[in-house]
Amino acid sequence: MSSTSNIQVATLGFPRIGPKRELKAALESFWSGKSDAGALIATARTLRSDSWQRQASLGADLLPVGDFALYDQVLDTSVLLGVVPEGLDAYFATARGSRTQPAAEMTKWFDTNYHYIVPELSPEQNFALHPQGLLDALAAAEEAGVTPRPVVIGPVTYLLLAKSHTEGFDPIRLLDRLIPVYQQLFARLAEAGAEWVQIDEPALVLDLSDAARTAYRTAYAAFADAPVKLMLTSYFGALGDNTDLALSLPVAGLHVDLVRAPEQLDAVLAGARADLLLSLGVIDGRNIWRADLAAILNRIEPVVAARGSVVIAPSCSLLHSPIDLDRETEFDDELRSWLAFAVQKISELNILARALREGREAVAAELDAATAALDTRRRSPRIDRADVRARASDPDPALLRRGSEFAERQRAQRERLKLPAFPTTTIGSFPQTEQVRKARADHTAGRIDDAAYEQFLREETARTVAWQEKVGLDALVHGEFERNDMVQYFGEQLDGFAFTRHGWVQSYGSRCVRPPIIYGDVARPAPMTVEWWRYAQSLTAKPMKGMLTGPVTILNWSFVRNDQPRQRTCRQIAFAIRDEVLDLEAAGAPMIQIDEAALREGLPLRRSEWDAYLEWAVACFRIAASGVADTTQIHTHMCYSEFNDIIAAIGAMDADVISIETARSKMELLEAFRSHGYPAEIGPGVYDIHSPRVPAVEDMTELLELATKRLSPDQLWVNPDCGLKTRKWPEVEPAIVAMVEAARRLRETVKTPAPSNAG
Ligand SMILES: CN1c2c(nc(N)[nH]c2=O)NC[C@@H]1CNc1ccc(C(=O)N[C@@H](CCC(=O)N[C@@H](CCC(=O)N[C@@H](CCC(=O)O)C(=O)O)C(=O)O)C(=O)O)cc1
Ligand SMILES: N[C@@H](CCS)C(=O)O
Ligand SMILES: [Zn+2]
Repeated sequence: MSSTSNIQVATLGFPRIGPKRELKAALESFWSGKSDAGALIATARTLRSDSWQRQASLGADLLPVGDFALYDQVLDTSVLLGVVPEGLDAYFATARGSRTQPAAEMTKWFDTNYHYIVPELSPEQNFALHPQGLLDALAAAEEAGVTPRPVVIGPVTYLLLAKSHTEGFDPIRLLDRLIPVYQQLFARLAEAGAEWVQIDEPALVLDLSDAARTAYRTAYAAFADAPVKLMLTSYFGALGDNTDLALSLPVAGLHVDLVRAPEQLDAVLAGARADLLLSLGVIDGRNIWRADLAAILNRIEPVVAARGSVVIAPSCSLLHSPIDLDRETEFDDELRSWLAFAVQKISELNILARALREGREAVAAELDAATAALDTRRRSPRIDRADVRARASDPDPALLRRGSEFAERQRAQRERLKLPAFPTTTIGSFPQTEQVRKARADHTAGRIDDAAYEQFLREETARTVAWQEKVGLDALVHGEFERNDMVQYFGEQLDGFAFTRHGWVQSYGSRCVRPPIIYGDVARPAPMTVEWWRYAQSLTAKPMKGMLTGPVTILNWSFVRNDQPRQRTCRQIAFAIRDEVLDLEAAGAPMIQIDEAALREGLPLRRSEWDAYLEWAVACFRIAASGVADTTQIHTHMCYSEFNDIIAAIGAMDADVISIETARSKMELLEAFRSHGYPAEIGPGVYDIHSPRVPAVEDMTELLELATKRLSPDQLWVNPDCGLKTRKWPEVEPAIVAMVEAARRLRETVKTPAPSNAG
């Protein structure tokens, strides 16, 4: 390449949880009072500095500073801008709630499985810069000897992600008050030695209103004289119709996601000012496949030749990747050769950078190895299952339909189940206590044998079933004690999946998941949940729900193969779940819940792509659910259910009962069900399980009364927002007792029109 070219590697952000989830341990220890703030901060600083050193040693030139949040980077931005007071108490009270304060709303970060704390802004909101945290981080990075590039969330994305409880007030109107705070911030960062600032504006890949577009122009015009260079950073998709807007902004650099949207490179090149530094997001920050380095070079060598300097980077922050493939000692060599986690992705960027700086010959062996791995993956017999492909390729439309319409099924189910009005239930999991996790870890490590582990799980299940009966719940669950996670558990039992031992990815706060890796055609070699259901039902005469994770959720919360369309993989999973549903029914399950917690999250960021997604996602759910008789009640569950816009698709899933998250948003969501004339039964969550706060009976009756104003009382179920796995028994017990009491009071005060509902 040209000797005048300047190639730099940036990472945009790195996982902060730590290679051994050290941050999780430190946070949970602090929250439980076992250690103090000093210990937490010390652990966080060590992790942050180790992470910089590691990224630098792998070849990253520009190190992110400010991405290392203790809980969430959006919450950090709220502190930076004076929306949330400084200090750990206020920080964690906002994130998690406290005795005196409910937790702030939490929702999905774009279409990822990461959750951010939603800034809540009133029309009177004032902002004030509190840069100390960021300046301290910058000083620490300089001390660590790396080249820091502070990362901040840009003002427009911040305001677009915020919400206001004042009806009709759009937080974007606060922009004028926010601009000076960012200007002060840039000045402080420049004073502290920063040359570049990475300003994350992922909202640039969304459909933007005119107000948002104007906001971009106004804000970035005001930043034109900033004493730092701004790397305007878009990710998670194409700039699309915002390309001209983004290119018109007076910034020094622009980062584009060329993994999700490789096609946008041409338009960006065509419109980019000669002096705009392009940052090319060429390595997938959100999936774990080893990259096709030669193909990437084919694409970007001409860019370097034409423009001289570029930054190369992952498509988005590496926050969404597991940290280090080398820790997965149980993978076979072939599978390992197909993969790259965060650490390996930085090495890939380094190989690309060396090829661009010194020519491909300098890294010939590395490029050959990448190509060879790709070839073995393409040709591997282990990814191909002809029987699976044949079954899932073109399903008979009859497989997608229940035998009767909802009204008829409802009659049949009411007759069979004889539930009271406002039936009470829970979403599935009960606390995954330390003992439960320890028993599983002991079993995995061989410290206890299969029989001892199984006996332990049976006792937990039996105790939980008895407790549910005692407190008067109507539809029971077995508690999910045998499951490490609602997706991983199924991934471990399905063919075509691999799972990691250490591949943790932060989901929210200290909570992590280990997404399974779907590398091949998916099949179910044997029933997965039937024996646990059978055992749990044997303990009670009340209906026991079969409990499954749905195909779309398994897909969205896994690392999905990138060699075929997602919907094809999803359909294969749907057939596997269908077989499980039918086996549960054959075993006698009167209710089967198929969780589709991630259906909404998988919605494409652009509306123009919604219909296509919803069509195949709903079809996959229906493949999974539709094989059963009218008398078998199909439940589904969705948390973080921002689905006002997709309510028709929710209806089209044709579930008999849906439980949804509504507690934090005060039943707002039910308006969509009401106005759409949603016919089936609904359990709007009355207890926010993401907060340790125990709700009072009155909190829940208030929510239920709001619900009865929007829905017909005979449609309503009473349940928490989501599963109880993250809670502790001392929180769950009073909360569920209060919830059952709230339902009892409702039965006294509200008449249900359906006589068949009385049992
Ligand atoms: C409902 N949600 C889920 C999402 N995504 C999923 N894939 N799953 C979900 O449930 N997305 C949206 C929300 C996010 N919510 C949550 C809620 C709770 C968690 C959570 O609790 N995560 C746990 C890890 C769960 C797990 O896999 N546990 C395993 C492993 C336990 C473990 O840590 N083992 C240690 C060894 C321990 C020892 O030796 O003592 C180890 O492997 O190192 C299990 O139970 O077996 C968490 O701890 O963060 C996540 C998302
Ligand atoms: N059945 C699962 C759903 C979580 S979204 C649970 O209860 O944990
Ligand atoms: Zn849930």
